[in-house]
Amino acid sequence: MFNSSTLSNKRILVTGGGTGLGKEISRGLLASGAEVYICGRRENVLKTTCEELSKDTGGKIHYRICDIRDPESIDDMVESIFTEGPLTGLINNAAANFISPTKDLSPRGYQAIRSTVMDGSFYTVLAVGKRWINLGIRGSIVSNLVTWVWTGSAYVVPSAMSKTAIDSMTKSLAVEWGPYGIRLNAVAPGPFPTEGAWEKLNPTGKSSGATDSSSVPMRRYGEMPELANLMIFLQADGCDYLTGQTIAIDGGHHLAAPSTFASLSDLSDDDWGNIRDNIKASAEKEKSERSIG
Ligand SMILES: CCCCCCC/C=C/C(=O)SCCNC(=O)CCNC(=O)[C@H](O)C(C)(C)COP(=O)(O)OP(=O)(O)OC[C@H]1O[C@@H](n2cnc3c(N)ncnc32)[C@H](O)[C@@H]1OP(=O)(O)O
Ligand SMILES: NC(=O)C1=CN([C@@H]2O[C@H](COP(=O)(O)OP(=O)(O)OC[C@H]3O[C@@H](n4cnc5c(N)ncnc54)[C@H](OP(=O)(O)O)[C@@H]3O)[C@@H](O)[C@H]2O)C=CC1
Repeated sequence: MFNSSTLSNKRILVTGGGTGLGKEISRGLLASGAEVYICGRRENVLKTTCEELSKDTGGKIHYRICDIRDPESIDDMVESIFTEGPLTGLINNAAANFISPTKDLSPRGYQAIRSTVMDGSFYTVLAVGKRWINLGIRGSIVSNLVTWVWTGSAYVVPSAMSKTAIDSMTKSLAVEWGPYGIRLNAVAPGPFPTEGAWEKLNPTGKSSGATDSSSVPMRRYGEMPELANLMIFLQADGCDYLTGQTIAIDGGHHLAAPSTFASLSDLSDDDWGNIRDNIKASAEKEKSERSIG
C-alpha cells in the first residue's frame, strides 16, 4: 500500500513498541522510511526488538527505558529524543489490562490500569506536544484505543474508562492544538491476538467474549499489517486535514456485538480464582524482566 519513502523524514515514538501491536506498527513505520523510537520497562525486550526490526527492515530504530506512569521518566525520555532531533509523530500504544469482576478490584488494581492507560498517554502527549508548540513544529499523535470507547465493556471497566478518556482527549486537543498544526487521531482495533493481551484477557485459552473471532463479521482476527497500514496513513503528510477522529479497525465487530466481555457473567467464583492466578503468573514473569517501574 505504501512505499519505502512514504514516511521519509518522519521521526516517530511508539510507546510499548517492544512487543505485540507496538512492535508490528514499528515494523510498518520502519518499512515506510520512518526513524522509530520505542519505549517500555524491559530493556532486554526493547533491545531484542530493535535488533530484529533493524535487521528485517534496514531502518533506524532506537529504544528508551521508560515507565509511562511516571511523568518525570517520560519528560527525561522525550528530552533525550529531542536532543537527537525533534519527533514528528507519537503513537500512544503502551497499556495495561486484565479481566476481573469489578467488585473484586482493589484501588491499586484500578490504579495500575488507569495510571498506565489514561495518565501515561496524557503525560506523553503533553511532553511531546509542548515541545512542538515551543519549537513551532507540526506533528501527528495517534492513540491506540479499543471499540469499548463506544460500547463500554463488562469485566475490563478500568480499561474501558481510561481508553474513553483518551478518546475525549483526542477530540478536545484536536481543536485546541489544531492552530499549531498538531493533529490528534485514534484507532480502535478489534481483536488482534498478542501474547501480552491474550495472557491477561484470555487466560483460560477458551476465547470467549471479546477475544472470540467467530463473532467478528469478517470471521477472523485482525492481521498486523492491516493495523500498521492505518498507522502509516495517519502519520503521512497526505492526510493533513484529518484530525479529531477515532477509526475502528475491527472487521465490523462492535457493530455486530458482542465485542465486549458481557458473556463472562456465567463464570463462577472458582473460575475467576483460576483466571486471576493465570493473569498473576503472566504479570510476575513480565515484572521479573523489568529494568524500571
Ligand atoms: C474487542 C477487542 C478485544 C481485545 C481488546 C483489547 C483491549 C486492550 C488490551 C490491552 O490493553 S492488553 C495489554 C496487556 N498488557 C499488559 O497488561 C502489560 C502491562 N501489565 C502490567 O504491568 C501488569 O499486568 C499489571 C497488573 C496491569 C500492573 O502491574 P503492577 O506491577 O503495576 O501491579 P501489581 O503490583 O502486580 O498489581 C497491582 C494491583 O493490581 C491487582 N491485580 C493484578 N492482577 C489482578 C487481577 N487479575 N485481578 C484483580 N486484581 C489484580 C493486584 O492485586 C494489585 O492490587 P493490591 O492487591 O495490591 O491491592
Ligand atoms: N491485542 C489486541 O487485540 C488489542 C490491543 N489494543 C491496544 O493495543 C495496545 C498494545 O496491546 P498489545 O500489543 O496487545 O499488548 P502488549 O502487552 O504486548 O503491549 C503493551 C506494551 O505496553 C508496555 N507498557 C505497559 N505498561 C507500561 C509502562 N508503565 N511504561 C511503559 N511501557 C509500558 C509493555 O512493555 P513493558 O511491560 O516492557 O513496560 C508492552 O510493550 C494497547 O494499547 C491495547 O490496549 C486495542 C485493541 C485490541
